[in-house]
Amino acid sequence: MLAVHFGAGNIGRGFIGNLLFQSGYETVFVDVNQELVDLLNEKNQYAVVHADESQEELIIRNVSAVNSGNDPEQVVELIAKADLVTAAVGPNILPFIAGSIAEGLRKRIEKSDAPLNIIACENMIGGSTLLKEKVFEKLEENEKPLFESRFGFPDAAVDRIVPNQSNEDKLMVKVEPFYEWAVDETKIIGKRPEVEGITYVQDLKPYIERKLFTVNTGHAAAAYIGYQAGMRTIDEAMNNGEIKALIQQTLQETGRMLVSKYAFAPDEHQQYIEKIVHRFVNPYITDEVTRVGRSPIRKLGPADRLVSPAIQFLELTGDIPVTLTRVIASALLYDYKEDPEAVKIQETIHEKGMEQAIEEFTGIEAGSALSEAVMEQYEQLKSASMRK
Ligand SMILES: NC(=O)c1ccc[n+]([C@@H]2O[C@H](COP(=O)([O-])OP(=O)(O)OC[C@H]3O[C@@H](n4cnc5c(N)ncnc54)[C@H](O)[C@@H]3O)[C@@H](O)[C@H]2O)c1
Ligand SMILES: O=P(O)(O)OC[C@@H](O)[C@@H](O)[C@H](O)[C@H](O)CO
Repeated sequence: MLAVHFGAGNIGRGFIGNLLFQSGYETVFVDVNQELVDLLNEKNQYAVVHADESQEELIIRNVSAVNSGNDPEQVVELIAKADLVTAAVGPNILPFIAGSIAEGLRKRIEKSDAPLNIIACENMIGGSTLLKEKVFEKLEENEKPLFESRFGFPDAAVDRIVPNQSNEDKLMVKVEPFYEWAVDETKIIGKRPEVEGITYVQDLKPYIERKLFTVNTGHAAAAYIGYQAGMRTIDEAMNNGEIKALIQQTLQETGRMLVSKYAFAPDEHQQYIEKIVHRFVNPYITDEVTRVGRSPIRKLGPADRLVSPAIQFLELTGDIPVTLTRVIASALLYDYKEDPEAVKIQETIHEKGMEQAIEEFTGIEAGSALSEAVMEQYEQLKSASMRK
């Protein structure tokens, strides 16, 4: 069985590649990082190490790689014969891989009538659906019905903390032992890919919202609040009592919304929160706040981990989610110079003012109660940081 996976980065090697190997696939990674591609082709294997007291090491074999920048034809050939296509490149990169996927699927139709599923494993709602939209933009109108009937783009929720790596062995990935991969079974075409570790679900929405608005909201809160406090890593931030309490309050707000929306058992959801907070303080992982806070424009988007739960909380309860608005304000204060999205936010605030910047990045209407609450938190945080 052949799997083609776009993105040989942290989650690509540390999670998806790991499960594909354990399920009997040969995996070809598609990436644009020549050093990674060369190393994968030289070694044809890499190590995944569990970040816990066991330090258990798994060797992932039957892997190779292609640089899609240098060898797009090979990518097309691979998709034409693959049994599964997956991706973990980041939501902003999905449009850039759509062209070669469309070409590969065209080629596949010429050769056989075998169906194929393409699963985007990104931290967003509707990642595969977005990829499908971008692939379909590359098609002629008359091609679309056959593509619709033959190729599935099931959405997914993936969870495993894989920090940036600084190992001497450049292919090795240290990962937390925990993982979860839920895939929308209703959008599968043909036989469902049997991958050890995938949980097929009939309704993905509760899974993806629970994951994104707990793991990723809490993580982003720790990153942005931690950054403001001068912390370098997530566990450093979480080891500060005041910050930890803020993260817990944030997760109580998203939890109240999720429990009410999806009728989750409150006790079970509380246990889920506690497990996640525990994952954030894993002493075997060094996860920089600048990785977790990366791409703040994406994270401040109306459908993402900060603004969507804040809006839903307000709609559901009629109350302003005080801690979530504080986290949104912290994200707007995030001024890490190496992150182009952080730089853009600071420029926009400088040029257009806070109220306009909030509307532009979050979709929260200027003059609304939520916008005013974010502005108030922003002013408080700013004057507190000036007093330091
Ligand atoms: N790291 C985690 O803890 C984690 C967990 C769950 C989900 N995710 C999601 O997985 C995705 C990837 O995250 P990551 O942490 O692995 O990032 P990463 O930067 O480590 O990996 C991304 C990889 O994509 C490659 N890439 C960039 N442009 C490409 C292109 N045009 N074609 C092919 N490859 C390309 C990069 O070279 C890199 O190797 C993101 O959407 C992220 O939200 C990450
Ligand atoms: O990957 P991002 O930038 O969407 O979010 C950063 C982290 O919160 C994220 O990568 C987590 O580590 C991961 O989602 C855990 O499952």
